[in-house]
Order: sequence, then C-alpha cells, then structure tokens
Amino acid sequence: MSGFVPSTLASENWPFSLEWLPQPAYMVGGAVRDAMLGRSREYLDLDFVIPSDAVKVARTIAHRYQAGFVLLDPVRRIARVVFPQATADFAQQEGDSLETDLHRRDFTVNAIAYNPHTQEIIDPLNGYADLQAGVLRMIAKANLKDDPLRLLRAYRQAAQLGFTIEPTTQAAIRDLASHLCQVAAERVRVEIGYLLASPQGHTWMAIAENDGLLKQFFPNTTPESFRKLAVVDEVADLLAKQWPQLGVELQGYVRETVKTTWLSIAKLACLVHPDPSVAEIELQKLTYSRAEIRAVTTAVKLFPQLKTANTLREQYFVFQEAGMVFAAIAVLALVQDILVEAMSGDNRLSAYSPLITRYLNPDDLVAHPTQLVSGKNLMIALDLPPSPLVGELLTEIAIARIEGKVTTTEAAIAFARQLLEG
Ligand SMILES: Nc1ccn([C@@H]2O[C@H](COP(=O)(O)OP(=O)(O)OP(=O)(O)O)[C@@H](O)[C@H]2O)c(=O)n1
Ligand SMILES: [Mg+2]
Repeated sequence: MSGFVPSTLASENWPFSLEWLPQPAYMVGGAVRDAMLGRSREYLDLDFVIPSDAVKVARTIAHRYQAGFVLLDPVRRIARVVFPQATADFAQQEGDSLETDLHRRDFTVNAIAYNPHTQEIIDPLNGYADLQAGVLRMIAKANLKDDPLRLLRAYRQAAQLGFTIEPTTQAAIRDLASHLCQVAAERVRVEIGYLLASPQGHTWMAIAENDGLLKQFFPNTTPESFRKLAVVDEVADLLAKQWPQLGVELQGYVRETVKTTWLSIAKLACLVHPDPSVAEIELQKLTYSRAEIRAVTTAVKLFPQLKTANTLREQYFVFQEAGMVFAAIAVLALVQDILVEAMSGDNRLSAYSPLITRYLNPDDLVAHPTQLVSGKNLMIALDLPPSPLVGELLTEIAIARIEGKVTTTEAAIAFARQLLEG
C-alpha cells in the first residue's frame, strides 16, 4: 500500500452510485493514474475490475441508469456502460487475485488499483513511485509480447503524460518491435491518432520510428518526414494567429463520425508516400476511413500547387479540388517552404495571404463560385443534350466570370455559345 488517495477518485464523481458495485471491486487504469497525477480528463472513462459477475454488474447498472450497454469481450468478460458524460468498463478480474490481474497489465503506472469501498490504494508494482518520477516502466517483457499494442501505447502515453520510457523497457520494445504487426490495424490506428493529436506527439513519433515501430505502417518516411511533422503544430499556430478562423477549422473534425482533425490530416500527409495512390494503400491498410484517405491524398496532391497557382484559373481549380482540405493544404505548403526550401515564415505567410483571404471570404467567387446560369438552363438556351460538355461550359463560364469577362446570365449564355461555335 502506498500513495495518497486523491479526492477526485471518490465515487461522488462517478456517473453511478457506489452501492451498485459488489464488494470487493476495484478501479484501475487511466482514471486512477490521472487522478493521482492531478490530471483532469476531458471525458470520464472509468475502468473497474470485479472478481466475479462483471458483465452482470455492468448490465444491472446500465439498466438502472438507462445507459448504453456493450459487451466488449464475451470471452474475457468485459462490458461497457455508456453514460451521456462518461463510460465505465467492467472487466472480470484476470487470475484469482487482484495482484495477479495487476501483474498482467502493461505499465506500472497503469497497474494501480483503488478500492472505492475502503478508499484504499493497492499498488503492488510501485506504480506510484514511477508516476512521481514520470516514467513508463513495463511490468514484464512477456506482457508486452502478449499484447504488442502495448509497444505503441508506451509512446502514446509518454506523449500524453509528458513521461519518459524507462531504458530497459525501451530496449525490450525495440527488441519486440516486429510483433506490432500482429495487432489489428484498427487498434494501431487509434494509437497513432492519439499521437498525432498530442502536442508532443511528433517527438514520440520520431522516437517510435527510431525504435522500429512505424516502418511497417509508413514504409516511405525519411528523416525529413519527421522534421516536417515536428513543425506542423508551430506552422498551424502561425496561421491561426493571423487568421483565427483557419485555426478553428484546423481543430475541426473531418466528419462528426470520424474524429480526426484537419490538423491530423496535415500530419498524416507528412508520413505517407508522396504519390497519392501509394498513400491511399498505406492508409487503407491502417483502416482509415474513405473520408480521411481522401483528405490526406488531396492534401498530398495539392499542397505543391498552392505556390504555383498564380492565375485566377489555376486558383479556381485548386479551390475546387481542395474544398474543406484547404486549411491542411495551407499548413503543408508553409511547412514545405519553411523547412525544406528554408524560406522565411513571414515571407511565406504573406505570399499565401491572397489565397487564404479568398478562402476565408464566402463571397469570393474564385474560392466559392456561384452559378450565373444553371446546367439545365444552359442546355435549354443552347439546345444541348446532357453531356460532360455542359459541365465544361459551366466551368468556363465560372472562370470567365471571375476574370470579369461576363457578369450577367445573358452574357454567360452568349459566352458559352461563342465557345461552342469557336
Ligand atoms: N493493451 C492494453 C490496454 C489496456 N491495458 C490496461 O487497461 C487499462 C485501461 O486501458 P485503457 O482505457 O485502454 O487505457 P488507459 O491507460 O486507461 O489510458 P487512457 O484511457 O487515458 O487512454 C490500462 O491502464 C492498463 O492497465 C493493458 O494492460 N494493455
Ligand atoms: Mg482508460
């Protein structure tokens, strides 16, 4: 027994009442660790270990609180109860004592238990000492091998907690690195997602790469990829300072259902192959969604064009193709200029300023064109059958409009007729 008992662990902060837990029951994992660190969690995610009937306990609580119930693992008997503001996982104790269960976990700091009935901390692996030292220490090398996702979790948690990885543990990870490919790609993707979202993530991504964990997922990275990754956050801050709206967009999600930010898309774009079709395959293997893959491949393809899009016509096509990916593309273009071409940040910021201003102005017709004439009306006016030609004419009208050549519907139709006849 060691360590103090932080008040944030108390059951008053839970989404359900303590009386629904059998005796004994233990809280474990991230919630205990973070409470002892005095670290607040955005979203409460509680883990409980229960010696028997864990799934039944979960089901009862879900029923009593009309919360969601998910049987996560019928074999190991783990169930999740989803409350509006929190989730709680209930796992059957592994082995015949709590100590055995704790010994099967990944790192000492994640193997501290709290008994809410007695308000005792149970810390047989001295996790509290490692917490104070800010160190991730494996419980046993065999545990890392049992679930190789733990290899990557070390880097993710080091990034999130501002910890270091204890040297023997890091050596064991290096040694086991090739085992990571046994893990379901989806789980790997989640860890990479956390790393990309964390401000110190790039440092730990580079270390993970050095230790042989990332080559199998991003086989085409070079040292330059990681140097670029390291400045993405800085460049995004630079952009956000000048254009707050762009900063807000970068923190937004690609889709509500896909909780990847546009900023993470820019980071992924630093890691994939520069050829979009190869990048697509890399991301598919990691089970990224179609929306995420499209965003990354669009970013990879378009960021070099930002510098060369001088004419209104070129700009029009860049904006058309970029759509919502524009903010990530602007970050990447700047990263490339500053880091690879060694240009000055302020210079580049003003170089891209006209394009960014257009993008942020909803009335700008280059970035956000509106139609002078619809496809249907154009077909009627020119007696055209439906065909790709109609789309091409509409594009030419849009460009003629931003170049100031046409301003009315009639002029637009006349312009299209001229193109047809010419
Ligand atoms: N591959 C894994 C995943 C989890 N755990 C154990 O299960 C606990 C809860 O797991 P999880 O919620 O995934 O991670 P946390 O450590 O709680 O981190 P966070 O919730 O902050 O991401 C961990 O602390 C650890 O004890 C483990 O040993 N090996
Ligand atoms: Mg957790």
